[in-house]
Amino acid sequence: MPEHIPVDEAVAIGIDFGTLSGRAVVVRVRDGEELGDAVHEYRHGVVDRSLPADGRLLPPDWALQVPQDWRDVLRKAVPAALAAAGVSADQVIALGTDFTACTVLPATAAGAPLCELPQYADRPHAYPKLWKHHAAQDQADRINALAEQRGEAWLARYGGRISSEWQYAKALQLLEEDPELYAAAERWIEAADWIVWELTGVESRNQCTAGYKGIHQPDLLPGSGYPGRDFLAALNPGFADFTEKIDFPLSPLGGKAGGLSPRAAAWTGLIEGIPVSVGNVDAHVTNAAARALEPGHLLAIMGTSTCHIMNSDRLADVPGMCGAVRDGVVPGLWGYEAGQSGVGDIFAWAVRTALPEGYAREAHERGIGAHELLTEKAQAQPVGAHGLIALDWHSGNRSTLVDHHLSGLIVGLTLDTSPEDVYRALLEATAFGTRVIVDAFERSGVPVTDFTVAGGLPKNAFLMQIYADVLRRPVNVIGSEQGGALGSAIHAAVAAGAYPDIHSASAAMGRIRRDVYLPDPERARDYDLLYAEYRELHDHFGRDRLAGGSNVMHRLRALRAQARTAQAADARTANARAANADPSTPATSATPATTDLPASRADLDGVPA
Ligand SMILES: Nc1ncnc2c1ncn2[C@@H]1O[C@H](COP(=O)(O)OP(=O)(O)O)[C@@H](O)[C@H]1O
Ligand SMILES: O=C(CO)[C@@H](O)[C@@H](O)COP(=O)(O)O
Repeated sequence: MPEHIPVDEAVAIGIDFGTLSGRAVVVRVRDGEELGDAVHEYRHGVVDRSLPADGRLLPPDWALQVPQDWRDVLRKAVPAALAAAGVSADQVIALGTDFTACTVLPATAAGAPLCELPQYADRPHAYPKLWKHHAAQDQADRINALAEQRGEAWLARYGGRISSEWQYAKALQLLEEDPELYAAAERWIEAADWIVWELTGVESRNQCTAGYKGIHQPDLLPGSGYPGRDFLAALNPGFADFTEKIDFPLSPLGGKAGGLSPRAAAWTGLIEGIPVSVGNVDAHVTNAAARALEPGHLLAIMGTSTCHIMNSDRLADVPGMCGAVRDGVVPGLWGYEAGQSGVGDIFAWAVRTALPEGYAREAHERGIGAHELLTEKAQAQPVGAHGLIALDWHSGNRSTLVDHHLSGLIVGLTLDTSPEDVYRALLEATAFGTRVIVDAFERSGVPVTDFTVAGGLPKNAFLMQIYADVLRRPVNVIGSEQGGALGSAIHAAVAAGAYPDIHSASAAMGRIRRDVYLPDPERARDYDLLYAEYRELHDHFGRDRLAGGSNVMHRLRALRAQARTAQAADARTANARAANADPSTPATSATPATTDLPASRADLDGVPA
């Protein structure tokens, strides 16, 4: 830590790059006090309908982002946070970042995103693929099938299936749908590492994304630590050298990646050369902020999606986990990740699609949000009174089924069912989904001793009480509303040498409120009954296809893909006809061309029942 800054005045900045916005927080290094913050919403948000460059439609399940939106967070949110905190740039001892993951982009060897090269701006595959880009399920299925067939030991570290969200599936999709761009991509890099490269001018790779999203398991995979050339070639001969695009020395979490470059100093208003910590993931970095680093302490970071992150001193193969990675959260322990791809997203869907006009008016008149109104109405009823069970798979299932071609379900609808009944059933479904994950850990011999929540959703007290009742456990709550950014600031403080390690920095700067929600025995008993019903539906639609269950969700998705492909082809034909009839008519985005990308093979072929 620089000696010229009095200990009470030293601050670190943490920047949390989320799904829709980036948030910078100025944190006092001595005690973690958050002095000021600022948010910058991404101009393009999630690019999931049409490409910004030319308005062409994207196929279903695509989700892209625009790197300039991330730079804008540095330019706008950092100076605004400093101003809000009332501190000067020379008090800032270090900067740390965290990112959604696996959010991954093709880049040149100099770090330029391919989508920023004019010749590639109209190519969807040139853009960063956001974590919730789910169009590489076909590739994920093939990676899993081959790994299983070859008995690859690493597969069990990923719960027996890697997700279509991860680096390999997304890269294989790039190769197979746009081979020219694949060849042009000298780097396939997580946004978590790319932003650090932008900040420092120094290329680095962090151990967290390499392990969880990049299948880096050095004790199982000799050499680079990544799956070997023969495995990659068996997936697709053109994929044989993929490792060259990702293999780079890994840096430990809490380490210094480099000093702030002159360019980034100009963007942020900070002083050139201050340490920038190694990249990290929004979920994993939060454990330090919540003082949830000890073995068995599971942190659920609940927002658009939920990530479950837990350290353990034990290594076990937990079915359906996202990954177990040595040093993946803090050096010296096994870090486990599990998750639910849709949580807040599902509640948002209910608000978007099932809020009657009268409810919207009431919320407006009372000056409260739709979530608050639906929650208030939903909590008046006893457990089970709505007669519903929902499956929380609107964005697929990341753990424990690892299948993004599953979809949501609500059973028990009648003419009496109200919007708040549906809303409550969806809240409960996400709690049941978390219970499946906690049960999987415990059954595999990885004990869960503490359960803590962080993220945007703990503000919903009723939802938190449902979690306590469904899990039959006390729920602790992080003592910060910006756990990711605080966690990043903690890592920055370690990188600056203010603390010897992440544990001590977390103890001094992190915050947790213990036992905020306690399970109610009666409600817990009633929820056990509903959970049993949830498990039956879960297994029927998600697990037991070969044992009498139903594959209907996959078949519906295949039909959807066929219908949309036909619709897009019709639009293309109509557009071409209009252009031929009147050559002065440009091919407009009123009837935009879709990409020529095929829907996934599984979609087009359909899946046997
Ligand atoms: N009171 C509420 N109850 C339940 N869900 C909510 C509430 N308010 C917002 N949400 C949901 O929370 C999600 C945003 O969570 P947040 O943690 O702020 O974002 P992110 O995950 O992108 O960092 C949205 O999907 C929104 O639908
Ligand atoms: O998957 C991970 C981390 O592994 C998350 O980045 C991803 O779920 C996005 O998180 P948010 O819901 O945007 O907070």
